[in-house]
Amino acid sequence: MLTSQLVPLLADAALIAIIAVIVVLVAGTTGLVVTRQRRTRELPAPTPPAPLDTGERVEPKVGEDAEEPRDTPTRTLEDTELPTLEKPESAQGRLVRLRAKLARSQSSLGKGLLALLSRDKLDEEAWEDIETTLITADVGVTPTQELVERLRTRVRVEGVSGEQARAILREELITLVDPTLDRSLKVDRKDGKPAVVMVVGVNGTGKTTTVGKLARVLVAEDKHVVLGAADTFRAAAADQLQTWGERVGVRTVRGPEGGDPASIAFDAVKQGIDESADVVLVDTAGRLHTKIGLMDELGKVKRVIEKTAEVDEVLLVIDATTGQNGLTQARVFAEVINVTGLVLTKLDGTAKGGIVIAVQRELGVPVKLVGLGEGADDLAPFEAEQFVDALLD
Ligand SMILES: Nc1nc2c(ncn2[C@@H]2O[C@H](COP(=O)(O)OP(=O)(O)OP(=O)(O)O)[C@@H](O)[C@H]2O)c(=O)[nH]1
Repeated sequence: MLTSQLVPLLADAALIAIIAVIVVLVAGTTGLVVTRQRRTRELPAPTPPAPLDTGERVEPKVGEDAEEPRDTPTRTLEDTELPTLEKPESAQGRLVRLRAKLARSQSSLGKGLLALLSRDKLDEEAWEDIETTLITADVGVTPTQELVERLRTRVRVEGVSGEQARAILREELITLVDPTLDRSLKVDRKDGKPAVVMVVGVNGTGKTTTVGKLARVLVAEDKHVVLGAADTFRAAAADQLQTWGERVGVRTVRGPEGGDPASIAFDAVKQGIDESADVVLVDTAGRLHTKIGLMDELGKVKRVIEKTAEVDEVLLVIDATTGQNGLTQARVFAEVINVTGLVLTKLDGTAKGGIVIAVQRELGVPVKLVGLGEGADDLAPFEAEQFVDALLD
């Protein structure tokens, strides 16, 4: 009886004990987990190791760690720009285009003369008007008087109709511009050395631009050109020249700002010799403070070049828009250095094309090149007949 009452009691006690053990175990485990979780949260965040200065490339971040995307697309092989050299315009193409440009700028001179000559009655007043038109176009007093005299004689002897007037005027203008002058540029190698061309003139006339444009003319003729930036007076001149050169793959020899122009000219010619170039073009500074200063500088540059090679051309650049003032300045240059050719720039900016006649007469040197705009290929060889035809177009 006792046994039968005791057994269920014992069974209950055992069950309670088992439950108690389970509760303690579960509570213990939970506590452990919570503690561990708490500990884990309390651990300081791992700091990324500082990049070692080993010279190795730091890897870019990826995934959610990636940085903000860049606005600009990543450069690919396709859009990587390689320096492409420009192909300068050929002599033929340039002459046709520039003749039209010249005709546009000078049409008032040609048309004015033709209108006057085609008058029914060529009286004294008409001849005076012709004279005024020529002088206004900077032809110069003496050449104007000569031209008017010849025209008067021919009109009297031959009589004139509209077409004849044009033919007579054309012939007389060509005679005045003088097609017999040698206008070729000496730009060929000689005695195993490059030709050397010095470009001189007052600042602002367009020397640096002319050197750059001339380099293009020569490159279009397959010549190997080296440029010498001996204009160390104007800080930006060397950069300007180098940019011109780079566009057509031509090397520019330059020195420190304010450096000695003669030593740069010397280095440029030496470089030209080393590279077996056809021609070295030397840009110079055009300071016209005093005649003595100018003579000293240009004379020194020329003398120093001549230690290694002959100077084949000295081109004097004249701004056509400066008229008589430009002529006076040109005279000073011609007195200090032996000028072999003239470059008339900015003819596009003036209707006074007569300056071609005046400047040749004045200096006894042929115009060899004309500048007809700021465009890279706006420089053309000068030809008497083409010039006159453009005037009368
Ligand atoms: N319209 C026109 N502008 C020209 C021509 N030639 C040169 N120029 C402009 O004239 C300005 C002066 O040219 P530069 O070549 O810097 O003159 P620079 O003689 O070298 O001047 P410095 O270096 O100061 O001695 C520039 O703005 C040229 O673009 C031309 O034929 N027509």
